[in-house]
Amino acid sequence: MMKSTVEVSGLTVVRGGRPVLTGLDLVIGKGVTGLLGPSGCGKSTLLRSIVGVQRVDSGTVSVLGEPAGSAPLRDRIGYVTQDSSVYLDLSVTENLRFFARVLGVGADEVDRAVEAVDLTSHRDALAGNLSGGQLSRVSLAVALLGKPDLLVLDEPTVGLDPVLRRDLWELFHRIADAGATVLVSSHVMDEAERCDRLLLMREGRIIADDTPAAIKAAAGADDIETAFLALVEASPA
Ligand SMILES: Nc1ncnc2c1ncn2[C@@H]1O[C@H](COP(=O)(O)OP(=O)(O)OP(=O)(O)O)[C@@H](O)[C@H]1O
Repeated sequence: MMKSTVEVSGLTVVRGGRPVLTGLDLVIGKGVTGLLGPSGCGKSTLLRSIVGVQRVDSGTVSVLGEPAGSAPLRDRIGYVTQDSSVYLDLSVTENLRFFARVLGVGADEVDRAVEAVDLTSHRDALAGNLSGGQLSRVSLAVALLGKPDLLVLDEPTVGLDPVLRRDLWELFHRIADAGATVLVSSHVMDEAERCDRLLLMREGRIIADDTPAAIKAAAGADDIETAFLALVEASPA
């Protein structure tokens, strides 16, 4: 049985006077869950609501049995956005030591996090000299400090080449295998196959919530992109 990590009920969020999420209900359990949908459909807004940094207009979001954004969750959630918070003039280890101090996490966690993202050989390199993929892994290492139970990653593979994307997805699965719930957003449909479970989103609504295989089977499609288009055709405008 999947034990749920995130429970969202009747979530409505209005941004800039427009409804972005409208009465969303969903449950997320362990493993790697992908949140897929076109640009602007509300993925970041949903992730922000789960992390507890989004003003919510109605509905409830609970994480690990606590209200999203509440104090007990502060060090149980790792959150990586597209805006890197890494200091480019510090080395990989210096960045992690800094964030470990801010988070009140032991220095021994730094080595573990660097190892988890496979950057041990670059630990003394300046962040500013790293490749895009390596830099994403530094952000991920920061999020892994303190062993979060929930890792929320907003489009972590944007702009990366296929090999780096594959490596990162393998890493997400290793993190999930170690017991964390991993929630990853993407607007690239071909990343769908890499998820244990998929949430397909369109215009602020979840239009499918199942395993990739089940979503394809239900839509009679060979790939998720075709399934997504079939679901869009079938859903009320
Ligand atoms: N700060 C803001 N103020 C007003 N509207 C916003 C703000 N941020 C986002 N929006 C609007 O909310 C909607 C959803 O945005 P969101 O960033 O959640 O989408 P997304 O699916 O994550 O998109 P992308 O894949 O491009 O990151 C968009 O129509 C966007 O224009």
